[in-house]
Amino acid sequence: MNEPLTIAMPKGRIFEEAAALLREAGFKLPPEFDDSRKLIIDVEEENFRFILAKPMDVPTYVEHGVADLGIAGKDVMLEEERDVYEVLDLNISKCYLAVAGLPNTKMNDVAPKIATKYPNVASKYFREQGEQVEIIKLNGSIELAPMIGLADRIVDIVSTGRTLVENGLVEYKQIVDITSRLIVNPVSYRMKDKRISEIVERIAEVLKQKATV
Ligand SMILES: Nc1ncnc2c1ncn2[C@@H]1O[C@H](COP(=O)(O)OP(=O)(O)OP(=O)(O)O)[C@@H](O)[C@H]1O
Ligand SMILES: O=P(O)(O)OC[C@H]1O[C@H](OP(=O)(O)OP(=O)(O)O)[C@H](O)[C@@H]1O
Repeated sequence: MNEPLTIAMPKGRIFEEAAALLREAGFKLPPEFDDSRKLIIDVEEENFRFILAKPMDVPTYVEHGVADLGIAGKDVMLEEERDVYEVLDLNISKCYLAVAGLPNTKMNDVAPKIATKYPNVASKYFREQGEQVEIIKLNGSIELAPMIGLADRIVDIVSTGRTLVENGLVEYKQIVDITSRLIVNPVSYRMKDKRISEIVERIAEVLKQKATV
């Protein structure tokens, strides 16, 4: 048998939706997929190896070729700018990146501070706006930053808007819509094209059916 195809799955909130999509596409994922602390799960009958990674790290595994394929949010793709092919928009984990802050406040005139988990996306956005800002990288609970005076604005994910509302913040600008993507290592794409195309087609077929209902 060929060596297994390795697929990097993001742990966390994308995982469930991504696993459901793969099952809809006919992949036989074992129960341990849903309820285990294992980080490598082999599905021998499909000849797949799944690795369970931190969402922000998925493109790194795929770029380095230790995973042939992966699933990553567009936010992560924009932030990481890794050398991988984005082959399908999976249309799951929908949200958007936005600039938010306390209501009725202006940004500081001199070097306003922007707190974010996405320093590259935020720098690029404000540069394009012609605004000079100081980026403060945080790893979570970004909404805290303007509330306690760490930053003038945040750049963060918004989905339902509940986190902003419950913390008394407002959205100033939507930056970009986000969904999760299927990504492929460029060398794998050439060397394992038959197996990868088959996977892409199976998932694309499910997405097509979903789009028509
Ligand atoms: N509130 C949300 N609603 C829908 N999708 C979201 C939301 N927040 C993030 N996402 C998407 O899900 C992906 C993974 O988010 P998740 O919160 O699981 O991981 P994370 O941000 O790395 O969190 P942690 O650091 O807690 O592991 C993001 O890259 C984004 O594409
Ligand atoms: O618009 P909403 O539906 O409220 O979702 C948006 C929130 O979800 C994400 O946070 P997450 O739950 O991943 O927590 P963390 O980034 O603070 O760890 C994001 O960073 C927002 O805080």
